Amino acid sequence: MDLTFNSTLITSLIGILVLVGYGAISFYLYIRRVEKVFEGFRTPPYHWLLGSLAKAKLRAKAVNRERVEVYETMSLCTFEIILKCAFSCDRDIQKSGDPYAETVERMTASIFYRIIHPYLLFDFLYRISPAGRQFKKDCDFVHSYAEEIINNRRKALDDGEKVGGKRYVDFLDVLLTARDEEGVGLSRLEIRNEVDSFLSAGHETTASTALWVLYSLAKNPDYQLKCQQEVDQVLEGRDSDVIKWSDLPKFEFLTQCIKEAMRLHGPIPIASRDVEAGFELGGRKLPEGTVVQLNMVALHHKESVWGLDHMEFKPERFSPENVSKMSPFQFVPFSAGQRNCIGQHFAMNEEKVDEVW
Ligand code: HEM
Repeated sequence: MDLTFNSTLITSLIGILVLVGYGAISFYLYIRRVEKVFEGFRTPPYHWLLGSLAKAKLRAKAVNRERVEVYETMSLCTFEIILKCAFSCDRDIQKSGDPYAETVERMTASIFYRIIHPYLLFDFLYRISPAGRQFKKDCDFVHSYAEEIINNRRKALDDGEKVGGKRYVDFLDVLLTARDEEGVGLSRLEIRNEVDSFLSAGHETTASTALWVLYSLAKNPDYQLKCQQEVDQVLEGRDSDVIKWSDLPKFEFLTQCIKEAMRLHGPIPIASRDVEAGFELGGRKLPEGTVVQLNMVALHHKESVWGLDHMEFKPERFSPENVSKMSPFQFVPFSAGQRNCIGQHFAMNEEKVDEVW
């Protein structure tokens, strides 16, 4: 009797050990596989040092029909644009480089790194891990970068520079001079948080979109030609090929291409919302405190919404005629509702230009 009991116990223990071992090895192999995917992200090379020749380099690569990684080039470009437009900050980033864009890229990768290493979800372990310490260092750098921009402007205003005097009134002016009904302005931290959001939300997204538009047009030379013809038509008869602000709405087909590239490769795949007051959705109860993830990338690829050719690049989907038949929530790369993207019109215009004068 005892012997049977012991052998059953031993067999069960061995079974459990085998299962746990199998689970641990599978989990380890899975993590290694996922890590491989993110390998390139974790230590992005310091390519920004090469920024000065970005355009010339892209052209040279195109002539030689070589493959080229466009992201770093676009990221420096869009970062320079947001600094100039939102903060009137003139920095020749494409020429001399800047560590900010790269730090944000590393921080984004670090978030995914943490997600795929479940033990790092414990704050204590994350804080003492090399990844957590690097993240903290990067956060401090990003904050100090924003503070420097704010301090420089404050100083300029204290020294007598008038808001909207020589410069246009920009986003930072609005933040620094905003007052509520009681005359109270935003705190230092509130201003820094807004500057942080604009700096990070306003350049990676636009860089990523621009590179997918370039990719999509490169894969579809007929559409590329059509875009070129549209630009040529707008510039016809002019001495200069500088695109003016008033030209931008004329690029209708280019806008359709940008939207189609965003449908297929939107830079923000999901958005999250906390349910503050419970409600019912499609027969399901969503209690207060639920976190709802809006899967925009799935919606934009859904066959039942976009048809059998849903994975093909077809800018005509966004022709005025087709758009008039679409649901307002069918295409939401900038999210929707009260907290949708504040920079969406700026972004759509930015996608059509590569310099700001
Ligand atoms: C193609 C480019 C862009 C895309 C696809 C994009 C997408 C988005 C999305 C999906 C959200 C909502 C996130 C959520 O619902 O949780 C958002 C929020 C936001 N975006 Fe953009 N964005 C782009 C460009 C920009 C630019 C250029 C700026 C700044 C000039 C900007 C500033 C912001 C800010 C400040 C928020 C937060 C708004 C809030 O919470 O009320 N974005 N963006």
